[in-house]
Amino acid sequence: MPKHAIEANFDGLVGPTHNYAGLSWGNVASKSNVNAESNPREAALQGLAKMKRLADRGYVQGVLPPHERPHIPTLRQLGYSGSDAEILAAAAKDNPVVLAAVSSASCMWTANAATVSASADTADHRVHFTPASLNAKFHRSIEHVVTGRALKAIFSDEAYFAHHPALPPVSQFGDEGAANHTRLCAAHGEPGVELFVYGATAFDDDAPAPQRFPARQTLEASQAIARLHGLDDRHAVFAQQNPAAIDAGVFHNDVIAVGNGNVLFYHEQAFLDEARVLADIRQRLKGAELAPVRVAESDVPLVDAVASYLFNSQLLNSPDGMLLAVPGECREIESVSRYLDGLVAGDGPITAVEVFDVKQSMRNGGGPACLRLRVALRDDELQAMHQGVLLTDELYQRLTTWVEAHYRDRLTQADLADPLLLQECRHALDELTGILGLGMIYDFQH
Ligand SMILES: N=C(N)NCCC[C@H](NC(=O)CCC(=O)O)C(=O)O
Repeated sequence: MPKHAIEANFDGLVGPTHNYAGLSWGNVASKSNVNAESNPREAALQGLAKMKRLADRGYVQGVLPPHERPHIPTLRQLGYSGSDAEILAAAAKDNPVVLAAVSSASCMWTANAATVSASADTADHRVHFTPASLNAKFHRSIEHVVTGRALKAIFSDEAYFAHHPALPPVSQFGDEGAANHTRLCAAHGEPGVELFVYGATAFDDDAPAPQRFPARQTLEASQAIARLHGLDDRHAVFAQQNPAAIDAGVFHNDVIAVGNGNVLFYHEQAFLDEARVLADIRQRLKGAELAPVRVAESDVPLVDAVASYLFNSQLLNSPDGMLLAVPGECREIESVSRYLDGLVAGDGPITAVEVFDVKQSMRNGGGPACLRLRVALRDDELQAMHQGVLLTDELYQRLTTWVEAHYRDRLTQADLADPLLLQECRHALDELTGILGLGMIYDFQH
């Protein structure tokens, strides 16, 4: 069996309804930018520019499509009836927050699309996918159906790929996908250790938990995913996130830690029991020594880590070490910028830093790492997946033209009730499924 593998990154293409609705309690940026005017076109182009730059450097880059928004079937489920325009008008009048929720372009943050386990780790040696239930937030809880369809359309060959439905839709099984999951390994094709980070234990009232903000991921959910994916104790580590960090605005683990290969880059306040996390990984990691890159509070205060999204960076193999792809905000905060200069000047595993402008997404709490879903793929698995979503120069050009043709450059909360916006979205997405060759994955296409 061929062992060579790469890590493919699947970025969420930002949808035409990208807006700032303040929907995510516990996510500082989302709350502080509520009602700001958004620019969906710029958001989508910023995302595409990030994908293109990484693809140009030789990284395998894929695209996941946005979802149909506003989602009329959800409004019907909530009792609204009549024509689409009547439904939008009624919801805007008596429930603008619900209208905003069903209009959110939040599926762009594909780190929350699913948890993916590499075939080198799973019992049946297939790549396993479980869409995240995301039930901590209503606007995100409606994503998993279409996410599941898209993933099945892209990774359809059952000889290589296994798909599971999302976990039960209750908070005890709250699951936020890959944002709380990192894989450590000697090389992408080698057996690795999958680190599941959870915020609380659902069925133990006495276990430590944050006091202010919600813990979105539970231990029980993480354990269920590991079982479904066929990860035994040699391949899975469960670690609790520091509740104080959640209360400081770290709503997902990928806001305070990121791993790649044998490197774990994290803030000293990331885990409840740091020594244990490192020991558990070390005990299981084969063929490589764990290389922790620990950032001290005295170098980067937690509040600066949250404001800059330093840890929401992509950590990628590069010819001479590892590249950290950081959001532009990291150069605007002095402690972080100074830390990054020292990091690359030192002799650690992270040898380069590159800045990416994803400001439109950042204002909703989504950095470079939120925008991508990682899938480790052996060469034969990469061949077996649907090729139409892999970014080439041609696809980049087509998607850029598509965005420029269909997206507005300003959107306010009031615009969400505009029936024309719904029509524009459906028209754009119908064309997109053709461009990406995905088949009919949207409700409006049935
Ligand atoms: N860290 C990772 N992996 N993902 C970031 C997700 C950001 C997203 N923001 C939002 O959903 C805000 C939407 C609004 O307020 O309009 C969330 O909180 O779930």
